[in-house]
Amino acid sequence: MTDTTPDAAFRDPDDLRRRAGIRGDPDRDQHFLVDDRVLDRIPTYLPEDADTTHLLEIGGGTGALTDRLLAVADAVTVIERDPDLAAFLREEFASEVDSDRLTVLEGDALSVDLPAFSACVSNLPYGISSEIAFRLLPEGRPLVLMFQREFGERMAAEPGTDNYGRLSVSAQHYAAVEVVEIVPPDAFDPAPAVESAVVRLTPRAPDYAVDDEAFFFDFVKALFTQRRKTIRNGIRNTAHISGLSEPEAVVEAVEAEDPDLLRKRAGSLAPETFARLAEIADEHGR
Ligand SMILES: C[S@@+](CC[C@H](N)C(=O)[O-])C[C@H]1O[C@@H](n2cnc3c(N)ncnc32)[C@H](O)[C@@H]1O
Repeated sequence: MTDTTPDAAFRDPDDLRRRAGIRGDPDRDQHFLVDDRVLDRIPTYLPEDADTTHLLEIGGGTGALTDRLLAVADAVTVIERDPDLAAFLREEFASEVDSDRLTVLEGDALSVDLPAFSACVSNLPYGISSEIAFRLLPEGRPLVLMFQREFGERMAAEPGTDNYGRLSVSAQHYAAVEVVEIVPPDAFDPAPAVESAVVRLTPRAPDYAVDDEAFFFDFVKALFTQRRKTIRNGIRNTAHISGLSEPEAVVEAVEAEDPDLLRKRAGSLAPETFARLAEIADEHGR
């Protein structure tokens, strides 16, 4: 009789760690997922219409997630910084490497050339969460990424909530962001100190336009450094961050267009309002 239990087809994460002979080192961002149910669910969070011809995985570890990705993808590229783990992945998945279904790139995911992937599914090294997310987001591909819970919730936060900030506006500029699962520390070995979150980032164009993206991000960053101040004071006090040479002219231009806006605070403004403010600032204050 065929065994239809979902785990039966996949390598056991404890066996993988034993074969690799490597205990995860938290100082090197090594927290291996050992809960099969979480591992089984992660690939299912890809958007339904996601192209799975070439999946990218950042931080392969001992390959428990890689194994699941190979089951849904035509090809997988895994980037792993630890040379021992990269060597183990090549050996453990030798037949997939030989048939070109798996490529193991040994190196730092922040500096290696990324392959042209169709989607990325990863249990990320938390030390590089922000940098790697903002390396991947401009690629415009679906991403399913495990972050520290607080980081994931800040990315997905809506205006007017405590978690809403620069990270929310910047990530949502590229994608619809959803926390799809909270994962407890004991799903990993060694267990991290905090809870984690699986986040789905589905690429889409923002519902506003900005001429100068770099200035938009600097301007948003500047206003959130003064999130408890009014927008009027925020614009005035942060010219050294936003790069504005005429902040007072920007305040006057906003006053003429929408004076109520100047009394609001950064935490309550929707991304499209930041975009409008940035356009006014760009026109009148740079
Ligand atoms: C949180 S573990 C996840 C491992 C595995 N995917 C799993 O779910 O069990 C992160 C992995 O990323 C690797 N890593 C850490 N920093 C890295 C970097 N800058 N670039 C590539 N890999 C990195 C670690 O060696 C570790 O194997």
